[in-house]
Order: sequence, then structure tokens, then C-alpha cells
Amino acid sequence: MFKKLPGDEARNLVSTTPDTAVVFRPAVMNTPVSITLAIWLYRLVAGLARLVWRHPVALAVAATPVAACWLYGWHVTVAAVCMTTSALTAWATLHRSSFARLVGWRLLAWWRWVWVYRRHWQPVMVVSGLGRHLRGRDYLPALLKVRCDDWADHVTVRMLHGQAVKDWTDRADHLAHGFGAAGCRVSVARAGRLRLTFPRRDPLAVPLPAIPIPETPSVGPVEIGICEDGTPYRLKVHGTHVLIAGATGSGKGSYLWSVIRGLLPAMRSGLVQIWALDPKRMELSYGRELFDRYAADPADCADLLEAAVAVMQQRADRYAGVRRVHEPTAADPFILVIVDEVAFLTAYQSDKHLRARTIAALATLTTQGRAVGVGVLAALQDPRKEVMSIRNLFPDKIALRLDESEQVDMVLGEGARDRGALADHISPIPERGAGVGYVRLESSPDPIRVRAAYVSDADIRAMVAYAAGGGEGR
Ligand SMILES: Nc1ncnc2c1ncn2[C@@H]1O[C@H](COP(=O)(O)OP(=O)(O)OP(=O)(O)O)[C@@H](O)[C@H]1O
Repeated sequence: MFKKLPGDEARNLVSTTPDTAVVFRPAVMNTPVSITLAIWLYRLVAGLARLVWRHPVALAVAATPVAACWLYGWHVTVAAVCMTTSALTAWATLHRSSFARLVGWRLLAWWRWVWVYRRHWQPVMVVSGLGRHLRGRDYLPALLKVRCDDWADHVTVRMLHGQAVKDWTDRADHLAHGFGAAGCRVSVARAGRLRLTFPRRDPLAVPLPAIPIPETPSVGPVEIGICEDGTPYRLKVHGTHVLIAGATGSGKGSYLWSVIRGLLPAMRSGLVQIWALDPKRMELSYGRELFDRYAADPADCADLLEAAVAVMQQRADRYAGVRRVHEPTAADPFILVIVDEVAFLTAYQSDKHLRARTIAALATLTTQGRAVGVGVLAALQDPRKEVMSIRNLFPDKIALRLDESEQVDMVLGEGARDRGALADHISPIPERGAGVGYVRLESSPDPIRVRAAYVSDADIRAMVAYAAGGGEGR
């Protein structure tokens, strides 16, 4: 049995004929030395150009002392290095942010590129199955760029031809552990290129105190917390409907109260009215004086929702053919209907008639209220369809800590968990995890991690005093 096979395949051959050796003759092509040298030279020049382009700061730091030593001798170089180090230390101390932006993060990115990603790239790619070993050659996705900021490494990679984003999202765990990070989030940079985000620390691990009440009246977006990258998290409430889903103790209350807090100046100037539905009687009742209308009893809740529908329809009649968007005014304020634990009304309510009235009113509001200035902000513990059949009528959803991984996609939409919305991994310890959630912003399909500020009982009392016209609220 004679067979000519390339590379590694020979070792897998088994002869079925006794006493017959397997013969393997690799095809050898002699490459002229000049071509080999030209290829090496090309690779060297291209590699150097890439190095200069990607890591100018790190390269300057390494190359300048060598050049100075060569040109001026080591005495001058040591003196220059000492002076430069002192100047950089002074810069870093006096203006940390500009130093970090222009020098610090670039140096760190270079170091992480060399020490973490380049060093482990091949084994991690092969073991995780993202690289391929074919006919004796490794085909690896390309590591293109590493960028660092104060909380994460952002690694840009070029996928192998034929790979899909799902191949990577399925292996996020392998990548995180392979590169020694707590997690890995995968997002598309552009066709064929992905951005992998490896957090180095958790900027949301510490509770955030209540955001100061804004100075000017506004209907939003309301600043209610921070995003993982340290930027303010602003939630749009006017012109949309928001559903917040999270297990018990996940901090839904901090979202409701932070929104109310951010709208206080507008409430005081009559541009916003808040209608509160509090079937649990434990959350919103604490600041009852803040609300233009309040209901706790299921029958009263249904009446209140129907009253909101009536306002909505009356506005729609007036606006028809005249305008298409709502501008909040004292005569036509933005009405935000806040419902704490909406499942009490839509699923756990034993009176079928009341349940049907509530669901119908909520469905009408969420399908038609947006354009006429009636919004719904609802919180619920269990996002299953049986519990909240109209959850898809809410354009914006927030997933706080959830009990099961399947619930993440129920809230944020298909594939959200694969793209890194690990709401089922949020810590159940209130200091670490309450108020932490995942949202999808309009600007990107990728979920981002946010934390709402914690509005304490004292803050709510101060808000009541502020709304009554006294005090600064804080
Ligand atoms: N944003 C936050 N930051 C830090 N701690 C918070 C935050 N929000 C809530 N907590 C803490 O977590 C506890 C539970 O919060 P909260 O009652 O708002 O949760 P919940 O989701 O509304 O729970 P339930 O559905 O049972 O009412 C609070 O008593 C508070 O100590």
C-alpha cells in the first residue's frame, strides 16, 4: 500500500497489509536563496513598520535611551533618563488624566500586548478551537490591536475567513480564562473584525450615592447612574417605555427613584407628572407626596391606568393632523406612569376581570402613549411571557440580576447573553450587585453594564421637601 500524503497525515496511516511498510515521500521544492532572503526582508520591514505604527510610545521609550547612549555616551543618557523620569512623574502627579491618556494607557497596552495577549495567543486560540491546525500549519485569527483604559483591555482581532461572531461569543469563557480576565465581551468592530473587552477591574463594584438633583427642568434623558466605562448613564423616559426586570433585591427600586429624582425640577415646574402604581405598597409609598396620582389597591390601579388611557386618547384627538411629537408644557405635561412589580397586576391578580382591564390598559399605553407624552416605567421580578405577556411592547428594557441565564434573552432580546449580558452572574450581595444591570443603548446593539445610584430613605425625604418647594433636595 503506497500513498503520498502531506505533513502530519503520515503518522495516522495504518497499513492493512502485513509486512508492508507505509512509504511517505514528502514533495520537496527548492526555493532559490534570493527569494527566501527577499521574503525575510519583506517580513522584517513590514513587522518593523507595524511595530512603529502600533506602539509608537513604547518604542520611543525603548529606543531613545539606546540611541542616546550610542550618540552621547552613558553618562549623558543616565542623566537624561533621570530627568525625563522626574518630569513624567511630575506630569503624572499634577495632571493624571492627560498623562494616562497620552502615555500611561499606551504603555500599559503595549505591555499587555506583549506579555498577555501575544504570549498566550497561539495556545488560547488553538485550545479554545478558534484557531485551526490543518495540514501541519496553524491558522490563527490575527491579533490586531490592544487598547487599554482605566477598567479594561480592548483587543481588536481579525477573524479567520469563514468564522462567525457566534463562534467567538460561544468561547467567551475560554478567552476570559485563557487571558486571565474575569470576563470577556465580544462585539463587532466591523466586517470580519471583533473587539474583545477584557475587564481588569470592576468600576461598578462600589455603590453610587444618589445623583444630585438637576438644576434645570428636563424630561430627560435622566442621569441615573454610571456606565462601566465611567461615563454617566442617562435613561430616556420621554418618548419611550421602559421595563426593568430583576430578581428580588436586585435594586429595581434604585432605578425608579433615580428617575423620579432626575425629573424633580421638571415636576416642580409642571412639565412632568408622575402617576404611581404600588401594588406591593413597599416601594413607592415612601415618597407618596411626590406623585400626582397614586394607587395601591388593584382596582384603583386599573382605574388609574384607564385614566391615563383616557388622557392619552384625548391628546391623540387633539394632536391628530396637527403635530406628531409631544412637547411637554404645563398644559400638556409628560405623564410618566410608574408601576412597581407589574406582575402583581398582570399575572398574580386573582380577579380575572381586573387583570384583563389592567393588561388592556397597559397594552394601549405602551402601544400608543409614546407620541402623545404618556410613558410607562415598569419593574418586575419574573420576565417570563406567562407573567408579562406584553413585555415586548416596551421598547427599552433593563436586565438586573436574574436567576436563570435564559431570562437574559427574554429581557434584552435574542443573543444578548452571548454578547456578554451576564445578568445571571451579577452578585447577589447588595453592596456589589444591587442596581447593576445590562442595557442596550440606541447607539449600539451590544449590551453595556451600568449601575444605578442608590437613593436612600433620607434622599427620598429630601426629595419630598424639594418638591414641596423648600430646600435644595441635597
Ligand atoms: N443602586 C444600588 N446600589 C447599592 N445598593 C442598592 C442599590 N439599590 C438597592 N440597593 C440595596 O439593595 C437592597 C434591595 O434593593 P431594592 O429593594 O431596590 O430591590 P428590588 O429589586 O426592588 O427588590 P424587590 O423586588 O424585592 O422589591 C436595598 O435595601 C439596598 O440596600
